[in-house]
Amino acid sequence: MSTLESPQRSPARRIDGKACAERVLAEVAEGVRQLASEGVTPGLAVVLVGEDPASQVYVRNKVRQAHTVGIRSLEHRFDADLSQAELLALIDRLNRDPEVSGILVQLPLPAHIDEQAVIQAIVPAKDVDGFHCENAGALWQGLPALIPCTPMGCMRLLHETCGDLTGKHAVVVGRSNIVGKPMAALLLQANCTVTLVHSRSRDAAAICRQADIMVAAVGRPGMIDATWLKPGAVVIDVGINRIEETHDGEHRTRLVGDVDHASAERLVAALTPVPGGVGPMTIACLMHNTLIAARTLHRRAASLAMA
Ligand SMILES: NC(=O)C1=CN([C@@H]2O[C@H](COP(=O)(O)OP(=O)(O)OC[C@H]3O[C@@H](n4cnc5c(N)ncnc54)[C@H](OP(=O)(O)O)[C@@H]3O)[C@@H](O)[C@H]2O)C=CC1
Ligand SMILES: Nc1nc(=O)c2c([nH]1)NC[C@@H]1CN(c3ccc(C(=O)N[C@@H](CCC(=O)O)C(=O)O)cc3)C=[N+]21
Ligand SMILES: [Mg+2]
Repeated sequence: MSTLESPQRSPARRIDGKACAERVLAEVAEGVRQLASEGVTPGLAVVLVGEDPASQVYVRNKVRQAHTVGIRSLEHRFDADLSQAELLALIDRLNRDPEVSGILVQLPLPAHIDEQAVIQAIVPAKDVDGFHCENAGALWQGLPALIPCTPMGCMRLLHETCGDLTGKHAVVVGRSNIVGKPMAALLLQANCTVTLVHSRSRDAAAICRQADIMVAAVGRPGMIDATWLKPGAVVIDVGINRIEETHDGEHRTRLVGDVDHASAERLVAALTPVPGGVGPMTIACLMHNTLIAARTLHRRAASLAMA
């Protein structure tokens, strides 16, 4: 085939999130061993309200991963009719429990519970999701903070793929408090020029075609195809969408991202797969945050004891 008529780009590098997550987990395990020598075991409390099957899978994965790196982890599971007052009472207990270094309340919560009220009730030092206003504000001001796990994982993948990000135009599609906004803050801190695209943006595809770095966090299967991408871009697909499919007469569900991989692959330089991309990094970074929280709480208690 003529290379002039059909410029054959080499297929995109597949960014291996699973392998990178293993490296992060190995670092965390080493940190946990060091802390153990000071007599401290990090503890992670995971709170799940309701029966959402996907949430159950994630929560189980989180608890299992915690144990593999030496973090003590306890799952607190409730029926969907748990009251907000009961949930806040649990948070209060976990806030005071010296064995608990990190608290994660799985989102979304049932509609009768005010998610913000619950998130803001978590003591910021144990907010391993980095969703509390104090951590979110500290992140934007460049102060020490617990950083949301998914954006942290994306940054690690970007640094391993691109090295220095200075001067690159990064476009983030999605502006949620848990992915899009903190992602933008981290990219800005890494000296990118940052654009946030959302459902009210005009000419979203044209803006995205200018991106050296594209982070897709929308929740729409395959929305971002080759017509949204610049040749040679580095693409991080945060989307986790479960789609129903009939294949050879067999009905099943499949996990896909927000990027249309079949069309993007021939155009871009590197791309994270779904599954096996950002998902495993999110869990690894949660373990990292739990270690950091345990260490910070321990040092704080030790310096109070000295005073
Ligand atoms: N891999 C992982 O570890 C994680 C994956 N996820 C996945 O990432 C995706 C995003 O999650 P999350 O941020 O919580 O989702 P939200 O639903 O909270 O936010 C989605 C964002 O996408 C924007 N959006 C929706 N439609 C369009 C459109 N047509 N064009 C441009 N922007 C649009 C919305 O805009 P607006 O604000 O205007 O409504 C919103 O800002 C989901 O698939 C989720 O499952 C989430 C967390 C972790
Ligand atoms: N308080 C809170 N914190 C969160 O961090 C949080 C949350 N609530 N609610 C839901 C979203 C989603 N999320 C994922 C984590 C791991 C995978 C993951 O490990 N995915 C695997 C596949 C898992 C599978 O097969 O289903 C992968 O992409 O390879 C996916 C999604 C965390 N979230
Ligand atoms: Mg809700």
